[in-house]
Amino acid sequence: MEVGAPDYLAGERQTAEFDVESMKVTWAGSRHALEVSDRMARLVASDPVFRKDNRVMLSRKELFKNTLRKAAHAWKRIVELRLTEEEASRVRFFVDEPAFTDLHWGMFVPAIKGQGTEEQQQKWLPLAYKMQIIGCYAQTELGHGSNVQGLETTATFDPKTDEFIIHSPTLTSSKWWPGGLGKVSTHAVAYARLIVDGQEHGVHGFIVQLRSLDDHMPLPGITVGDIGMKFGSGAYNSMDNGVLRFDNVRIPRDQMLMRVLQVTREGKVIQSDVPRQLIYGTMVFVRQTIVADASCALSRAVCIATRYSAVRRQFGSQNGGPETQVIDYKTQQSRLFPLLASAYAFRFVSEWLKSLYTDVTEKLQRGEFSTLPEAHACTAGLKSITTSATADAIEECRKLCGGHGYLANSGLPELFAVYVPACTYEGDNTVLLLQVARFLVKTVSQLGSGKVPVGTTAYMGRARHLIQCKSNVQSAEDWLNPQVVVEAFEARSLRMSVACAENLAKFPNPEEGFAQLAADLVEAAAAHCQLIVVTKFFEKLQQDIPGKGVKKQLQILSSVYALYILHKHLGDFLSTGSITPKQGALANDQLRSLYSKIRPNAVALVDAFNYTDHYLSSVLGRYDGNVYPTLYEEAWKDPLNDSVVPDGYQEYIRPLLKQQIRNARL
Ligand SMILES: CCCCCCCCCCCCCCCCCCCCCCC/C=C/C(=O)SCCNC(=O)CCNC(=O)[C@H](O)C(C)(C)COP(=O)(O)OP(=O)(O)OC[C@H]1O[C@@H](n2cnc3c(N)ncnc32)[C@H](O)[C@@H]1OP(=O)(O)O
Ligand SMILES: Cc1cc2nc3c(=O)[nH]c(=O)nc-3n(C[C@H](O)[C@H](O)[C@H](O)COP(=O)(O)OP(=O)(O)OC[C@H]3O[C@@H](n4cnc5c(N)ncnc54)[C@H](O)[C@@H]3O)c2cc1C
Repeated sequence: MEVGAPDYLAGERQTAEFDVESMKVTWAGSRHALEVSDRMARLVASDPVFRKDNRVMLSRKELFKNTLRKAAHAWKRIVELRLTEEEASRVRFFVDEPAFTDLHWGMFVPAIKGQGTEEQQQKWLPLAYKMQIIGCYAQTELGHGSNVQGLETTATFDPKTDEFIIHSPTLTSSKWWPGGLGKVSTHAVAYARLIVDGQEHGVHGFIVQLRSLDDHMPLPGITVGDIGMKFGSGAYNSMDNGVLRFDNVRIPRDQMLMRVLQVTREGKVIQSDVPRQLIYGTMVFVRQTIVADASCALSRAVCIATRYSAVRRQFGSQNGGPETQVIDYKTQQSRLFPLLASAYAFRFVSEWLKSLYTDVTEKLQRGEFSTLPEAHACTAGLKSITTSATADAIEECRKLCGGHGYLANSGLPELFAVYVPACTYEGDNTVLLLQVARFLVKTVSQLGSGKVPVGTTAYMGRARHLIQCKSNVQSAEDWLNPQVVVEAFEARSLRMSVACAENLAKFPNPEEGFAQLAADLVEAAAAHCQLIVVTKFFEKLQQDIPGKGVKKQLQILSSVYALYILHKHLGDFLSTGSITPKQGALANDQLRSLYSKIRPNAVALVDAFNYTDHYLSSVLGRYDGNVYPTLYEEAWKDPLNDSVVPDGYQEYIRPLLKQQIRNARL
């Protein structure tokens, strides 16, 4: 906020019962992370190249060129200022524009790191790190996305020349969607079915050069372009999602990523001791980052809706006094505060997921693969539930802002448009929950075998207790006890998984059973993932959390998150007998009382996200709450207001107004 500028939300900030600066540290993860984030936010906000308020007005070509300019400028600044990886990734965050660089750094580099041999990494990574080559992740095809094993592109080994021939045999085998592919990437990690000596060996990644490093023209045999405009204005259209066809393109044998499987000069296929699933490793990495992104997108929408709800007034004026702030309506609170709590919940579960991922990666390096299934289930499941909830929440925040939420300059329409594909990319959310369900059913089926479930399924080891336990909640207060809440969530989750396993056992063919029961399985998987989020939030509170009142606020938010989920899925809790209808009603009573506790802290709780006005790019979410004058000024800046009488008046409006009215009744 400018020094000396009026703060229309000052009153709201004064009622906060906790130290906002300390909460900022907790949200950022550490004092160091906050400092870096703050510095990078200012660096980006103060640089005119990173202006983004005009984005939705630009044509596709202008938008795309501007994104190229921003990416080049960002890279120049990163090199000039010798920014660390952490600082560079914060620059990307605050620049806030999807670009080819996301796929280069987020998928191309990790694919080589995860699936390449030592020699391959030594050859390709230095080039990629200096951006002397730009890469994308070309997996999905026109006819095949979710089903990776169904990809059609082929990579046939030619022992005569020691090359692979990469080919797109059908229209549906055209690569379709990869970001950065359409207009920018010089290289791709392309996924194709490996064929050696007429035998198929599954899908693998191949480094393929697509464009000349001299004039950017596609190399022989490569047809490549952009797939066209996507949902919304601005938004994801800054990205060149592409189409790519290979016509018998030859690449050297050593460009197949060979950590999982090697093809020798003689055409021998050697399976290493690394599991085949590691070929999917890049997706696991990105799914984990997407959970963190969910908390960012959600907190951003909630910040806008909360500040605006405190500014906006409707009805309730007494004796000519001001009307009621809409944030004081219980309905507004019951729609908004669970989303605020969810933002914090997703933040902490993403912290935990990152540590799980780091731990599993270290184990993989040491040749320990036992934790891979859990890492896959957790990343897939949490990616699914957090992105679905966030996409819904952004739309809810738009509605919470009434009519003004529909204006582009509220920031919410573009945020929604840019965010919703997260429910689809990196694995369709339903398909991913089905993966979790497989993992759960397998865990349940092994319960009698003496195999002790560990990690996030450890609670299933107490199946005997959880299948018959009764919640002892007797008052609304009891719902503030994390153990009571967790047990209800565990009972619900276990009982849903066990019911699915029992129903599956009735089918002679397990795959047929899985297909028939898919909708129930998805619900059981979601219940398990919600339990993880609730548990990790409570576990966070076991840590030392410094700062006056910070822990207290987080306790309130953790209870709100858990009880909101319980209320929303009350049917599950009741039908599994995990709680009684009376206990469900008590949970709702507690939730109402928690909303009243959040109310005086709401604006401060969103201030703790520490978002600059540049990042929020929302008139409604301005830090100073000066909404109306800004909305008014902004309206006049619209190109339609460049002239008082619009273009087209002479051709289309005037003739209408001057027409002879022949029908007397009109
Ligand atoms: C202008 C800006 C300027 C800024 C400039 C700044 C520059 C510098 C910046 C630097 C900072 C960088 C910042 C980086 C940002 C990063 C962000 C990244 C952004 C990403 C954007 C997203 C783009 C989208 C990409 C994509 O979508 S890629 C394609 C994704 N596709 C999918 O997800 C497909 C989904 N399908 C599948 O995964 C599989 O098909 C399946 C799992 C559904 C089924 O597979 P399959 O048929 O093989 O398997 P089964 O079901 O039979 O299972 C067999 C067993 O395997 C296990 N399994 C399955 N998957 C996995 C796995 N992944 N890991 C481990 N195990 C797995 C199953 O569980 C089965 O096991 P079982 O046999 O024991 O039962
Ligand atoms: C913005 C964006 C960026 C992308 N970037 C990339 C990229 O960089 N690289 C890349 O390779 N790909 C990329 N993709 C592709 C993305 O990974 C796929 O779109 C995604 O994996 C979903 O696959 P699909 O499109 O085939 O959906 P489909 O699988 O065709 O889904 C259609 C519907 O069928 C349902 N369905 C499918 N299978 C099942 C099943 N077994 N059981 C029940 N229901 C099912 C789904 O739930 C969905 O409702 C991107 C996509 C988008 C939208």
